[in-house]
Amino acid sequence: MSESSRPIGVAVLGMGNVGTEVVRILTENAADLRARIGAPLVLRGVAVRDASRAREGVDPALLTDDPHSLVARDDVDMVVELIGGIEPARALIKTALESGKSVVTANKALIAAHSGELAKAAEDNRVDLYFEAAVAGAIPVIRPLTQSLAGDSVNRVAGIVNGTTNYILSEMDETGAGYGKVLAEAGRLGYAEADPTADVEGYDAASKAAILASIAFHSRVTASDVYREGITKITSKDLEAAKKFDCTVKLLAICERIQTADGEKISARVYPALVPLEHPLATVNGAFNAVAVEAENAGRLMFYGQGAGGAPTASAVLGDLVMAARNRVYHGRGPLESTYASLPIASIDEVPTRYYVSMKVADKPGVLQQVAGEFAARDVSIAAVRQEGAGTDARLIVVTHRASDRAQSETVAALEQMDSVIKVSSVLRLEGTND
Ligand SMILES: NC(=O)C1=CN([C@@H]2O[C@H](COP(=O)(O)OP(=O)(O)OC[C@H]3O[C@@H](n4cnc5c(N)ncnc54)[C@H](O)[C@@H]3O)[C@@H](O)[C@H]2O)C=CC1
Ligand SMILES: N[C@@H](CC=O)C(=O)O
Ligand code: NA
Repeated sequence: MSESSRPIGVAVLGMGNVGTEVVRILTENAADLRARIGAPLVLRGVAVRDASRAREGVDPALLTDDPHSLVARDDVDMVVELIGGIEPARALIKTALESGKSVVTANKALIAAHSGELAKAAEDNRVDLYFEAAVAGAIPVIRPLTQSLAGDSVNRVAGIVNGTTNYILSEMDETGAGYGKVLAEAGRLGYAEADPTADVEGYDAASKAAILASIAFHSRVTASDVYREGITKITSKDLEAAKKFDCTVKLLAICERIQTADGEKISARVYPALVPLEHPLATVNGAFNAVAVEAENAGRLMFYGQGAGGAPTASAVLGDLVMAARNRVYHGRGPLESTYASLPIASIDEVPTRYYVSMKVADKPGVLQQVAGEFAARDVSIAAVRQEGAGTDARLIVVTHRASDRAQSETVAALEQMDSVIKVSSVLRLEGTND
Protein backbone atom coordinates (compact mmCIF):
# COMPACT_ATOMS: atom_id res chain seq x y z
CA MET A 1 0.00 0.00 0.00
CA SER A 2 1.56 3.31 -0.97
CA GLU A 3 1.44 6.13 1.52
CA SER A 4 -0.98 8.80 0.39
CA SER A 5 -1.92 11.01 3.31
CA ARG A 6 -0.79 13.33 6.02
CA PRO A 7 -0.37 11.85 9.53
CA ILE A 8 -3.56 10.98 11.42
CA GLY A 9 -3.58 12.40 14.95
CA VAL A 10 -4.98 10.14 17.70
CA ALA A 11 -6.05 11.07 21.23
CA VAL A 12 -6.46 8.29 23.79
CA LEU A 13 -8.73 9.06 26.75
CA GLY A 14 -8.04 6.89 29.80
CA MET A 15 -4.98 4.81 30.58
CA GLY A 16 -6.31 1.92 32.65
CA ASN A 17 -6.37 -1.78 31.75
CA VAL A 18 -7.37 -1.23 28.13
CA GLY A 19 -5.90 2.26 27.48
CA THR A 20 -2.43 1.15 28.61
CA GLU A 21 -2.46 -1.72 26.11
CA VAL A 22 -3.81 0.47 23.31
CA VAL A 23 -0.98 2.99 23.83
CA ARG A 24 1.56 0.15 23.91
CA ILE A 25 0.34 -1.41 20.64
CA LEU A 26 0.08 2.00 18.94
CA THR A 27 3.70 2.67 19.87
CA GLU A 28 5.17 -0.81 19.28
CA ASN A 29 3.35 -1.49 16.01
CA ALA A 30 3.58 2.02 14.57
CA ALA A 31 5.43 0.91 11.41
CA ASP A 32 2.99 -1.94 10.60
CA LEU A 33 -0.04 0.22 11.33
CA ARG A 34 1.32 2.96 9.05
CA ALA A 35 1.81 0.45 6.22
CA ARG A 36 -1.69 -1.01 6.68
CA ILE A 37 -3.41 2.36 6.79
CA GLY A 38 -1.37 4.25 4.20
CA ALA A 39 -0.65 7.07 6.66
CA PRO A 40 1.08 7.23 10.03
CA LEU A 41 -1.03 7.17 13.20
CA VAL A 42 0.49 9.74 15.55
CA LEU A 43 -0.38 9.73 19.24
CA ARG A 44 -1.08 13.40 20.08
CA GLY A 45 -1.97 12.96 23.73
CA VAL A 46 -3.25 10.64 26.46
CA ALA A 47 -5.79 11.86 28.99
CA VAL A 48 -5.23 10.51 32.51
CA ARG A 49 -6.47 11.49 35.95
CA ASP A 50 -3.00 12.37 37.27
CA ALA A 51 -0.69 13.72 34.54
CA SER A 52 2.21 14.20 36.97
CA ARG A 53 2.59 10.42 37.40
CA ALA A 54 5.03 8.87 34.88
CA ARG A 55 3.78 5.94 32.72
CA GLU A 56 6.21 3.40 31.37
CA GLY A 57 6.93 3.82 27.66
CA VAL A 58 4.94 7.06 27.38
CA ASP A 59 6.51 10.48 26.75
CA PRO A 60 5.41 12.56 29.79
CA ALA A 61 4.73 15.47 27.44
CA LEU A 62 1.82 13.47 25.97
CA LEU A 63 0.01 13.14 29.30
CA THR A 64 -2.77 15.55 30.21
CA ASP A 65 -5.50 15.65 32.82
CA ASP A 66 -7.68 17.78 30.54
CA PRO A 67 -9.47 15.42 28.09
CA HIS A 68 -11.73 18.21 26.77
CA SER A 69 -8.79 20.34 25.55
CA LEU A 70 -7.12 17.24 24.06
CA VAL A 71 -10.25 16.32 22.08
CA ALA A 72 -10.54 19.93 20.83
CA ARG A 73 -7.00 20.09 19.42
CA ASP A 74 -6.77 20.75 15.65
CA ASP A 75 -4.15 18.05 15.18
CA VAL A 76 -6.41 15.34 16.72
CA ASP A 77 -8.36 13.52 13.97
CA MET A 78 -9.56 10.47 15.90
CA VAL A 79 -10.48 9.90 19.54
CA VAL A 80 -10.24 6.60 21.45
CA GLU A 81 -12.46 6.73 24.55
CA LEU A 82 -11.40 4.28 27.29
CA ILE A 83 -12.35 6.06 30.50
CA GLY A 84 -15.69 4.23 30.86
CA GLY A 85 -18.96 5.39 32.47
CA ILE A 86 -21.50 7.83 31.06
CA GLU A 87 -20.07 11.29 31.82
CA PRO A 88 -17.73 12.82 30.79
CA ALA A 89 -17.37 10.03 28.17
CA ARG A 90 -20.67 10.95 26.44
CA ALA A 91 -19.86 14.67 26.21
CA LEU A 92 -16.30 14.02 25.01
CA ILE A 93 -17.43 11.60 22.30
CA LYS A 94 -20.21 13.92 21.16
CA THR A 95 -17.84 16.88 20.93
CA ALA A 96 -15.36 14.78 18.95
CA LEU A 97 -18.01 13.58 16.48
CA GLU A 98 -19.44 17.09 16.09
CA SER A 99 -15.94 18.36 15.29
CA GLY A 100 -15.62 15.81 12.46
CA LYS A 101 -13.44 13.34 14.39
CA SER A 102 -14.04 9.60 14.24
CA VAL A 103 -14.41 7.84 17.58
CA VAL A 104 -13.52 4.35 18.78
CA THR A 105 -14.84 3.28 22.18
CA ALA A 106 -15.05 0.13 24.33
CA ASN A 107 -17.76 1.70 26.49
CA LYS A 108 -20.79 -0.64 26.37
CA ALA A 109 -22.62 1.14 29.19
CA LEU A 110 -22.56 4.35 27.14
CA ILE A 111 -23.39 2.80 23.76
CA ALA A 112 -26.26 0.77 25.25
CA ALA A 113 -27.77 3.92 26.78
CA HIS A 114 -27.01 6.64 24.20
CA SER A 115 -26.42 4.95 20.85
CA GLY A 116 -29.18 6.93 19.11
CA GLU A 117 -27.78 10.34 20.00
CA LEU A 118 -24.18 9.35 19.27
CA ALA A 119 -24.96 7.52 16.00
CA LYS A 120 -26.85 10.62 14.82
CA ALA A 121 -23.88 12.86 15.62
CA ALA A 122 -21.62 10.50 13.66
CA GLU A 123 -24.03 10.41 10.73
CA ASP A 124 -24.61 14.19 10.67
CA ASN A 125 -20.87 14.80 10.64
CA ARG A 126 -20.03 11.94 8.26
CA VAL A 127 -17.54 10.28 10.60
CA ASP A 128 -17.23 6.82 12.13
CA LEU A 129 -18.30 5.65 15.59
CA TYR A 130 -16.90 2.15 16.17
CA PHE A 131 -17.30 -0.03 19.29
CA GLU A 132 -16.19 -3.61 18.51
CA ALA A 133 -14.40 -3.82 21.88
CA ALA A 134 -17.63 -3.01 23.73
CA VAL A 135 -19.10 -6.50 23.21
CA ALA A 136 -17.18 -9.69 23.99
CA GLY A 137 -13.75 -8.00 24.06
CA ALA A 138 -11.41 -9.36 21.40
CA ILE A 139 -14.07 -11.44 19.64
CA PRO A 140 -15.18 -9.94 16.31
CA VAL A 141 -18.95 -9.85 16.72
CA ILE A 142 -20.11 -6.30 15.97
CA ARG A 143 -18.44 -6.25 12.55
CA PRO A 144 -19.73 -9.71 11.50
CA LEU A 145 -23.27 -8.65 12.49
CA THR A 146 -23.18 -5.20 10.83
CA GLN A 147 -21.22 -6.20 7.74
CA SER A 148 -20.76 -9.91 7.03
CA LEU A 149 -24.40 -10.74 7.85
CA ALA A 150 -25.87 -7.53 6.39
CA GLY A 151 -27.60 -9.55 3.67
CA ASP A 152 -29.06 -12.19 5.96
CA SER A 153 -31.78 -12.16 8.59
CA VAL A 154 -30.61 -12.88 12.14
CA ASN A 155 -33.10 -14.66 14.41
CA ARG A 156 -31.05 -15.23 17.55
CA VAL A 157 -27.81 -14.08 19.19
CA ALA A 158 -26.98 -15.79 22.47
CA GLY A 159 -24.02 -16.61 24.58
CA ILE A 160 -21.60 -15.70 27.32
CA VAL A 161 -20.63 -12.03 27.07
CA ASN A 162 -19.19 -11.21 30.49
CA GLY A 163 -15.70 -12.45 31.30
CA THR A 164 -15.74 -11.60 35.01
CA THR A 165 -18.85 -13.63 35.87
CA ASN A 166 -17.77 -16.50 33.64
CA TYR A 167 -14.40 -16.51 35.39
CA ILE A 168 -16.12 -16.48 38.81
CA LEU A 169 -18.55 -19.31 37.95
CA SER A 170 -15.86 -21.50 36.35
CA GLU A 171 -13.41 -20.99 39.22
CA MET A 172 -16.12 -21.71 41.83
CA ASP A 173 -17.11 -24.82 39.87
CA GLU A 174 -13.61 -26.16 39.20
CA THR A 175 -11.74 -25.25 42.38
CA GLY A 176 -14.55 -24.74 44.88
CA ALA A 177 -13.05 -21.30 45.64
CA GLY A 178 -15.25 -18.76 47.43
CA TYR A 179 -17.10 -16.04 45.51
CA GLY A 180 -15.35 -13.04 47.15
CA LYS A 181 -11.84 -14.34 46.55
CA VAL A 182 -12.49 -15.09 42.87
CA LEU A 183 -14.15 -11.70 42.30
CA ALA A 184 -11.07 -9.93 43.72
CA GLU A 185 -8.86 -11.98 41.40
CA ALA A 186 -11.02 -10.99 38.38
CA GLY A 187 -10.39 -7.35 39.31
CA ARG A 188 -6.65 -7.93 39.64
CA LEU A 189 -6.53 -9.59 36.21
CA GLY A 190 -8.17 -6.53 34.61
CA TYR A 191 -11.46 -8.28 33.72
CA ALA A 192 -13.88 -6.52 36.08
CA GLU A 193 -15.48 -3.11 35.58
CA ALA A 194 -14.32 -0.20 37.76
CA ASP A 195 -17.43 -0.99 39.85
CA PRO A 196 -17.75 -4.81 39.65
CA THR A 197 -21.44 -4.59 40.60
CA ALA A 198 -21.92 -3.97 36.87
CA ASP A 199 -20.52 -7.44 36.20
CA VAL A 200 -22.00 -9.54 38.99
CA GLU A 201 -25.49 -8.01 38.84
CA GLY A 202 -25.65 -8.52 35.06
CA TYR A 203 -25.72 -4.82 34.04
CA ASP A 204 -22.62 -5.21 31.86
CA ALA A 205 -24.06 -8.24 30.07
CA ALA A 206 -27.39 -6.41 29.70
CA SER A 207 -25.63 -3.48 27.98
CA LYS A 208 -23.95 -5.93 25.63
CA ALA A 209 -27.26 -7.72 24.97
CA ALA A 210 -28.86 -4.37 24.11
CA ILE A 211 -26.09 -3.58 21.62
CA LEU A 212 -26.30 -7.05 20.04
CA ALA A 213 -30.10 -6.98 19.80
CA SER A 214 -30.10 -3.48 18.26
CA ILE A 215 -27.68 -4.50 15.53
CA ALA A 216 -29.04 -8.00 14.90
CA PHE A 217 -32.69 -6.95 14.67
CA HIS A 218 -32.32 -3.43 13.18
CA SER A 219 -34.18 -1.88 16.09
CA ARG A 220 -33.15 0.39 18.95
CA VAL A 221 -32.79 -1.61 22.17
CA THR A 222 -31.37 0.02 25.30
CA ALA A 223 -30.01 -1.64 28.44
CA SER A 224 -33.23 -0.84 30.32
CA ASP A 225 -35.18 -2.97 27.79
CA VAL A 226 -33.20 -6.05 28.79
CA TYR A 227 -34.55 -8.38 31.49
CA ARG A 228 -31.67 -8.88 33.92
CA GLU A 229 -30.59 -11.13 36.77
CA GLY A 230 -27.01 -11.41 38.04
CA ILE A 231 -25.01 -14.19 39.68
CA THR A 232 -24.88 -12.94 43.27
CA LYS A 233 -27.41 -15.53 44.47
CA ILE A 234 -25.59 -18.50 42.91
CA THR A 235 -23.99 -20.70 45.54
CA SER A 236 -21.58 -23.63 45.29
CA LYS A 237 -24.60 -25.79 46.24
CA ASP A 238 -26.32 -24.68 42.99
CA LEU A 239 -23.22 -25.62 41.01
CA GLU A 240 -23.10 -29.04 42.70
CA ALA A 241 -26.82 -29.62 42.12
CA ALA A 242 -26.45 -28.63 38.45
CA LYS A 243 -23.85 -31.37 38.00
CA LYS A 244 -26.39 -33.96 39.15
CA PHE A 245 -28.50 -32.98 36.15
CA ASP A 246 -25.41 -33.12 33.86
CA CYS A 247 -25.45 -29.33 33.65
CA THR A 248 -23.32 -26.36 34.62
CA VAL A 249 -24.33 -22.77 35.42
CA LYS A 250 -23.49 -19.88 33.04
CA LEU A 251 -24.56 -16.24 32.92
CA LEU A 252 -26.22 -16.04 29.51
CA ALA A 253 -27.30 -13.14 27.33
CA ILE A 254 -30.07 -14.15 24.95
CA CYS A 255 -31.47 -11.94 22.19
CA GLU A 256 -34.08 -13.42 19.90
CA ARG A 257 -37.09 -12.69 17.78
CA ILE A 258 -40.14 -14.30 19.36
CA GLN A 259 -43.72 -14.65 18.18
CA THR A 260 -46.23 -13.40 20.75
CA ALA A 261 -50.00 -13.00 20.76
CA ASP A 262 -49.35 -9.40 19.59
CA GLY A 263 -46.98 -10.34 16.77
CA GLU A 264 -43.22 -10.45 16.44
CA LYS A 265 -41.17 -8.96 19.27
CA ILE A 266 -37.60 -8.89 20.50
CA SER A 267 -36.71 -10.70 23.69
CA ALA A 268 -33.42 -9.59 25.24
CA ARG A 269 -32.57 -11.13 28.58
CA VAL A 270 -29.66 -11.90 30.88
CA TYR A 271 -29.75 -14.50 33.65
CA PRO A 272 -27.74 -17.34 35.13
CA ALA A 273 -29.00 -20.58 33.60
CA LEU A 274 -28.35 -24.30 33.71
CA VAL A 275 -26.60 -25.39 30.51
CA PRO A 276 -26.21 -29.10 29.62
CA LEU A 277 -22.58 -30.24 29.87
CA GLU A 278 -22.62 -31.41 26.25
CA HIS A 279 -23.64 -27.93 25.01
CA PRO A 280 -20.75 -25.90 23.44
CA LEU A 281 -21.29 -23.03 25.93
CA ALA A 282 -20.64 -25.37 28.89
CA THR A 283 -16.97 -25.65 27.90
CA VAL A 284 -16.41 -21.87 27.70
CA ASN A 285 -14.44 -21.15 30.85
CA GLY A 286 -12.50 -18.35 32.57
CA ALA A 287 -12.60 -14.92 30.93
CA PHE A 288 -13.48 -16.48 27.58
CA ASN A 289 -16.75 -15.51 25.91
CA ALA A 290 -18.73 -17.19 23.14
CA VAL A 291 -21.53 -15.83 21.00
CA ALA A 292 -23.74 -18.04 18.84
CA VAL A 293 -25.59 -16.36 15.99
CA GLU A 294 -28.46 -18.00 14.13
CA ALA A 295 -29.28 -16.49 10.76
CA GLU A 296 -31.91 -17.49 8.24
CA ASN A 297 -29.46 -18.45 5.49
CA ALA A 298 -26.05 -18.69 7.14
CA GLY A 299 -27.40 -21.09 9.78
CA ARG A 300 -25.53 -21.30 13.08
CA LEU A 301 -22.27 -19.39 13.59
CA MET A 302 -20.14 -19.50 16.70
CA PHE A 303 -17.68 -16.80 17.82
CA TYR A 304 -15.27 -17.66 20.62
CA GLY A 305 -12.33 -15.92 22.30
CA GLN A 306 -11.16 -13.70 25.13
CA GLY A 307 -13.99 -11.50 26.28
CA ALA A 308 -12.10 -9.41 28.83
CA GLY A 309 -8.60 -8.26 29.70
CA GLY A 310 -6.42 -5.35 28.61
CA ALA A 311 -4.55 -6.75 25.60
CA PRO A 312 -7.43 -8.75 24.02
CA THR A 313 -9.75 -5.74 24.31
CA ALA A 314 -7.04 -3.44 22.93
CA SER A 315 -6.82 -5.71 19.88
CA ALA A 316 -10.45 -4.95 19.04
CA VAL A 317 -9.88 -1.22 19.67
CA LEU A 318 -6.90 -1.20 17.29
CA GLY A 319 -8.92 -3.04 14.64
CA ASP A 320 -11.54 -0.28 14.79
CA LEU A 321 -8.87 2.40 14.77
CA VAL A 322 -7.26 1.00 11.61
CA MET A 323 -10.70 0.77 9.91
CA ALA A 324 -11.60 4.35 10.84
CA ALA A 325 -8.15 5.60 9.76
CA ARG A 326 -8.44 3.83 6.40
CA ASN A 327 -11.84 5.42 5.91
CA ARG A 328 -10.19 8.81 6.49
CA VAL A 329 -7.40 8.11 4.03
CA TYR A 330 -9.68 6.72 1.31
CA HIS A 331 -12.66 8.97 2.02
CA GLY A 332 -14.91 6.04 2.94
CA ARG A 333 -17.26 5.45 5.84
CA GLY A 334 -18.30 2.50 7.92
CA PRO A 335 -21.90 1.29 8.23
CA LEU A 336 -24.53 3.58 9.75
CA GLU A 337 -26.90 2.68 12.58
CA SER A 338 -29.80 0.64 11.20
CA THR A 339 -33.12 0.79 13.09
CA TYR A 340 -35.63 0.50 10.25
CA ALA A 341 -37.33 -2.64 11.66
CA SER A 342 -38.20 -1.02 15.05
CA LEU A 343 -39.46 -4.29 16.55
CA PRO A 344 -41.18 -3.99 19.97
CA ILE A 345 -39.61 -5.53 23.07
CA ALA A 346 -41.24 -8.58 24.68
CA SER A 347 -41.66 -8.78 28.44
CA ILE A 348 -39.96 -11.73 30.20
CA ASP A 349 -43.49 -13.07 30.99
CA GLU A 350 -44.07 -13.79 27.30
CA VAL A 351 -40.88 -15.78 26.78
CA PRO A 352 -41.05 -19.59 26.77
CA THR A 353 -38.47 -20.85 29.31
CA ARG A 354 -37.59 -23.98 31.27
CA TYR A 355 -37.17 -23.85 35.07
CA TYR A 356 -35.06 -25.68 37.62
CA VAL A 357 -36.63 -25.31 41.09
CA SER A 358 -34.94 -26.61 44.22
CA MET A 359 -37.01 -26.56 47.42
CA LYS A 360 -36.80 -27.70 51.01
CA VAL A 361 -39.97 -29.67 51.77
CA ALA A 362 -41.73 -31.38 54.68
CA ASP A 363 -40.89 -35.10 54.70
CA LYS A 364 -44.45 -36.47 54.64
CA PRO A 365 -46.66 -38.40 52.21
CA GLY A 366 -48.39 -36.52 49.38
CA VAL A 367 -45.96 -33.56 49.12
CA LEU A 368 -44.66 -34.57 45.69
CA GLN A 369 -48.22 -34.85 44.43
CA GLN A 370 -49.16 -31.40 45.82
CA VAL A 371 -46.06 -29.81 44.28
CA ALA A 372 -46.74 -31.49 40.92
CA GLY A 373 -50.33 -30.25 41.16
CA GLU A 374 -49.20 -26.59 41.30
CA PHE A 375 -47.19 -27.05 38.07
CA ALA A 376 -50.07 -28.88 36.37
CA ALA A 377 -52.57 -26.19 37.43
CA ARG A 378 -50.63 -23.70 35.26
CA ASP A 379 -50.00 -26.08 32.35
CA VAL A 380 -46.32 -26.40 33.19
CA SER A 381 -45.19 -29.92 32.42
CA ILE A 382 -42.48 -31.55 34.55
CA ALA A 383 -39.45 -33.07 32.79
CA ALA A 384 -37.57 -34.50 35.81
CA VAL A 385 -37.92 -34.73 39.59
CA ARG A 386 -35.24 -35.60 42.10
CA GLN A 387 -35.73 -36.21 45.82
CA GLU A 388 -32.78 -35.73 48.13
CA GLY A 389 -32.22 -36.02 51.87
CA ALA A 390 -34.82 -36.92 54.48
CA GLY A 391 -36.41 -35.57 57.65
CA THR A 392 -35.58 -31.90 58.22
CA ASP A 393 -33.23 -31.94 55.21
CA ALA A 394 -35.71 -33.31 52.64
CA ARG A 395 -35.34 -31.55 49.29
CA LEU A 396 -37.24 -31.74 46.04
CA ILE A 397 -35.75 -30.61 42.74
CA VAL A 398 -38.03 -30.15 39.74
CA VAL A 399 -36.99 -29.43 36.15
CA THR A 400 -39.79 -28.34 33.84
CA HIS A 401 -40.46 -28.43 30.14
CA ARG A 402 -40.86 -25.17 28.24
CA ALA A 403 -43.81 -22.94 29.21
CA SER A 404 -44.33 -19.18 29.41
CA ASP A 405 -42.07 -17.56 31.98
CA ARG A 406 -45.21 -16.10 33.59
CA ALA A 407 -46.65 -19.60 34.19
CA GLN A 408 -43.31 -20.79 35.56
CA SER A 409 -42.80 -17.83 37.91
CA GLU A 410 -46.44 -17.92 39.09
CA THR A 411 -45.96 -21.60 39.92
CA VAL A 412 -42.90 -20.77 42.00
CA ALA A 413 -44.86 -18.04 43.80
CA ALA A 414 -47.60 -20.60 44.59
CA LEU A 415 -45.03 -23.14 45.83
CA GLU A 416 -43.65 -20.51 48.19
CA GLN A 417 -47.13 -20.23 49.78
CA MET A 418 -47.54 -23.99 50.37
CA ASP A 419 -47.36 -25.26 53.96
CA SER A 420 -45.43 -28.37 52.90
CA VAL A 421 -42.80 -26.28 51.05
CA ILE A 422 -40.52 -24.93 53.77
CA LYS A 423 -38.37 -22.87 51.41
CA VAL A 424 -37.81 -22.48 47.65
CA SER A 425 -34.04 -22.33 47.86
CA SER A 426 -33.05 -21.96 44.24
CA VAL A 427 -34.74 -21.06 40.95
CA LEU A 428 -32.75 -21.09 37.72
CA ARG A 429 -33.72 -21.24 34.07
CA LEU A 430 -32.43 -24.04 31.85
CA GLU A 431 -31.11 -23.14 28.38
CA GLY A 432 -29.40 -24.99 25.56
CA THR A 433 -32.03 -27.69 25.10
CA ASN A 434 -34.71 -28.06 22.44
CA ASP A 435 -37.61 -29.32 24.56
N1 LIG B 1 -11.19 -4.36 31.06
C1 LIG B 1 -11.80 -5.06 30.12
O1 LIG B 1 -11.60 -6.27 29.99
C2 LIG B 1 -12.75 -4.39 29.19
C3 LIG B 1 -13.14 -3.11 29.37
N2 LIG B 1 -14.02 -2.54 28.48
C4 LIG B 1 -14.41 -1.14 28.63
O2 LIG B 1 -13.28 -0.34 28.38
C5 LIG B 1 -13.35 0.85 29.16
C6 LIG B 1 -12.11 0.96 30.01
O3 LIG B 1 -12.02 -0.18 30.84
P1 LIG B 1 -10.72 -0.44 31.75
O4 LIG B 1 -9.51 -0.01 31.04
O5 LIG B 1 -10.84 -1.84 32.22
O6 LIG B 1 -11.05 0.54 32.95
P2 LIG B 1 -10.04 1.18 34.00
O7 LIG B 1 -10.85 1.61 35.15
O8 LIG B 1 -8.89 0.26 34.21
O9 LIG B 1 -9.48 2.44 33.19
C7 LIG B 1 -10.15 3.65 33.05
C8 LIG B 1 -9.09 4.74 33.21
O10 LIG B 1 -9.66 5.98 32.87
C9 LIG B 1 -9.22 6.95 33.81
N3 LIG B 1 -10.20 8.03 33.83
C10 LIG B 1 -11.45 8.04 34.32
N4 LIG B 1 -12.02 9.24 34.15
C11 LIG B 1 -11.09 10.01 33.55
C12 LIG B 1 -11.10 11.37 33.12
N5 LIG B 1 -12.15 12.15 33.29
N6 LIG B 1 -9.98 11.86 32.53
C13 LIG B 1 -8.90 11.07 32.36
N7 LIG B 1 -8.84 9.77 32.74
C14 LIG B 1 -9.94 9.26 33.33
C15 LIG B 1 -9.12 6.19 35.13
O11 LIG B 1 -8.25 6.85 36.00
C16 LIG B 1 -8.59 4.84 34.66
O12 LIG B 1 -7.18 4.82 34.66
C17 LIG B 1 -14.66 0.76 29.96
O13 LIG B 1 -15.68 1.40 29.24
C18 LIG B 1 -14.91 -0.75 30.00
O14 LIG B 1 -16.26 -1.06 30.16
C19 LIG B 1 -14.52 -3.21 27.41
C20 LIG B 1 -14.17 -4.51 27.17
C21 LIG B 1 -13.28 -5.22 28.08
N1 LIG C 1 -16.03 -6.39 32.79
C1 LIG C 1 -16.20 -6.89 31.48
C2 LIG C 1 -15.06 -6.46 30.62
C3 LIG C 1 -15.30 -6.71 29.20
O1 LIG C 1 -16.27 -6.28 28.60
C4 LIG C 1 -16.25 -8.40 31.51
O2 LIG C 1 -15.90 -8.97 32.53
O3 LIG C 1 -16.68 -9.00 30.51
NA1 NA D 1 -15.78 -7.64 20.28
